[in-house]
Amino acid sequence: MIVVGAAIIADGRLLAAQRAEPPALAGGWEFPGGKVDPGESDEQALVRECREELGVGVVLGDRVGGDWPLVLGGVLRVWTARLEDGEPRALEHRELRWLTAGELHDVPWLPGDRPIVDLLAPYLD
Ligand SMILES: Nc1nc2c([nH]c(=O)n2[C@H]2C[C@H](O)[C@@H](COP(=O)(O)OP(=O)(O)OP(=O)(O)O)O2)c(=O)[nH]1
Repeated sequence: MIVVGAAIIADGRLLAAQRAEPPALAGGWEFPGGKVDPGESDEQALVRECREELGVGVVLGDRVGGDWPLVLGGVLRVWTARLEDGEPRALEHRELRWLTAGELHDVPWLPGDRPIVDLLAPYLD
């Protein structure tokens, strides 16, 4: 399983999204995204998920690290992204927050996401 996530950055802040489900993950914070469907590229999946989950268009930037292993199997692949159209809305998440560099660890990220978040600080200067 390949899961893709978007580190959306605007005005020096990172968008964090709080999961609403399933119960085991609800309340944890993550990068918007989801599973890559058959026949879809990673990048296509990520643009689609951002539209579905946030109602926005994004332009992808740098890949952040490589394949990040997920606890339940599979890998997470993350890209930086900027907004192309729309303002993010929590269409599937419980809540959204824009985090400055100093606030990056103010939310309880899903455990696997923490090392990825650390790599994003230089993008927020
Ligand atoms: N989207 C996302 N998922 C993450 C992150 N970190 C992390 O461990 N995960 C895990 C949580 C889930 O087990 C899995 C993603 O599944 P998902 O339920 O979001 O995928 P999806 O949107 O395609 O959902 P569905 O088709 O199952 O409804 O990856 C992250 O930063 N973003």
